[in-house]
Amino acid sequence: MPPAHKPLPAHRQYYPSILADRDPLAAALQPPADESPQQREQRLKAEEDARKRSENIDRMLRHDDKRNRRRKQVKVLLLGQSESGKSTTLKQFQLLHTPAAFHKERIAWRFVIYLNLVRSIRRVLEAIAPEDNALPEEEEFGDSTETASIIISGGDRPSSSLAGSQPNYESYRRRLAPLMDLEQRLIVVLSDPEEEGEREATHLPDGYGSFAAAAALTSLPASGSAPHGHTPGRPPPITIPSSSAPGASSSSSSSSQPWTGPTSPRSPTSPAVSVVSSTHELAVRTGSNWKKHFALGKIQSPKSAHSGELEGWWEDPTDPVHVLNRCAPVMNELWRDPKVHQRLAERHIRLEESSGFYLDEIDRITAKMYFPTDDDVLKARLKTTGVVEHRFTLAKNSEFRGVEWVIFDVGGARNQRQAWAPYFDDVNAIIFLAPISAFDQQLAEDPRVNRLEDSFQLWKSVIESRLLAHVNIVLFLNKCDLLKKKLESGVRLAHHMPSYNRPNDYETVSQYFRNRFGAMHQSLTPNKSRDLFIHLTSVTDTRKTHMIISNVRDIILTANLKSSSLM
Ligand SMILES: Nc1nc2c(ncn2[C@@H]2O[C@H](COP(=O)(O)OP(=O)(O)OP(=O)(O)O)[C@@H](O)[C@H]2O)c(=O)[nH]1
Ligand SMILES: [Mg+2]
Repeated sequence: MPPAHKPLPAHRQYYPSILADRDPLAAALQPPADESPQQREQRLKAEEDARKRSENIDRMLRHDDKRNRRRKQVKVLLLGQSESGKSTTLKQFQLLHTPAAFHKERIAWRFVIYLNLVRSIRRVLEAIAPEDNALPEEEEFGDSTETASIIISGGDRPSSSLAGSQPNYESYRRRLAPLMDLEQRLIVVLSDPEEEGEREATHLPDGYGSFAAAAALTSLPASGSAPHGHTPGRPPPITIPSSSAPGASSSSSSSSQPWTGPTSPRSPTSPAVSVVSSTHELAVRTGSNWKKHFALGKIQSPKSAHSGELEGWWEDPTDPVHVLNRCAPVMNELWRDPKVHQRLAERHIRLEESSGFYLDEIDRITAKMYFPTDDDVLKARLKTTGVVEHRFTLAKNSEFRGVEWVIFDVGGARNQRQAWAPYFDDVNAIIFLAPISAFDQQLAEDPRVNRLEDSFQLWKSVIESRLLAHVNIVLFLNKCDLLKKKLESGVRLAHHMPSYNRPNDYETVSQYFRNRFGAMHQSLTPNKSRDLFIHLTSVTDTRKTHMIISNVRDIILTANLKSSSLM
């Protein structure tokens, strides 16, 4: 009979009897029945050490596993100034890799497209408004947004010379007034009622409703506030940072602010700066579920059994399509009026280059059963604020099957750029977009700065960065379609870039830009072995863009995955 105080056999403390009975390994590992207290203590210590070693190994395995998973993920950052085409490039990636999701979302863009159209109409009205007809702010149609889309390449507004050939502004204004109410309604519709703090997914903050802002756009700041050499009334000249002198600063101090830090506050006393602000543009907030909300919540019409998409909105008498549809004849009349075009030409305003340009397709867009096409969605303009993330996994038939591709689309406006830096740490590649058609345009955030100049400065910051020295870089010289049209219409690059003394045709100019951006990289990068991939792009052109992004994607994946021998 065993003594009453005999402790439970040690192995019972570690192996459930059922396991010890059935599992030969467990049975073999049982301590001897006659184990002494000293032996037991040693054994327990050995077991404790083994447990710690095992936990360490587990931790290392988990870490390796994480690292492996990380390696199979490629992160790409889209960078570039506002309106350079980043979100459009992201949409092209979505269209190429997740077409079903892209198509499902098309309907959600309908209101954005309507809003883009209404704003284009408003810009035409603003452009044809006689100077002495300018109304007080509250009676007007709002500020002129998307300033960067309006090209003002010289001079003041024409005045008496147009007498007799003026378009009938008052008549157009009166007949198109319902559109201006609609604009407000669309903004409300696109706002997100679920997010109380910031109610608007799209917004026209300070200055909205100010026609004076539009007037201010055509009158640049007084010479005292302009960079040297800048003639008021004309976009500032472009200065390319010298590729032979790394670190040389630009002649335009206003565009050389650091890109990794917060935007320097601008002087509140500068009227041109405070009035002409990027915040006047239609924007979408990161994380806003406006698409979902719009698609599911705003339309009460029945779902089409056939397509599964929402249809039948035209049966709702409050749907914006009705106002648009009724105003379509007047919109067409306005856009086809030769006097209007004369006026736009005299003011050097090329609306056809504007973001979200739909004026040539008024009938189609305002049709009651209008359903946005892929191209419509690609053209739709919604400014990005914050950072938008999109993921897709490469298909089974791809050489890189299973690899997750993560793209970050950032806001490119100056007050958005401080959000870029946190993404530099573990990004594998950057696609940098520089809209080279913008050589005669001003930055919306600061009309003293030429847009191409701003792109050069941003580009310089990216390629010089030591933090990004080992990141693959792809450069899209974008908006080539617009560059071609602009040069063909007689706009001269030399007029805006005095150092340019070559022919003004598209081939020569685009090649020149390619060389300049390339030379800057070659001389300024801290990583001389880095290959730079440059593409002349028009990212709204789906066929060509898909070819380019497939190619770019494979280059980036090869560089990042094959080298890590995980594929
Ligand atoms: N014609 C033409 N339009 C373009 C091209 N690329 C972009 N766009 C248009 O330009 C506008 C601005 O493009 P976005 O992609 O929204 O610009 P972004 O860089 O995302 O701008 P932010 O969000 O403000 O940083 C959109 O209406 C696009 O459809 C192009 O190559 N050609
Ligand atoms: Mg964007």
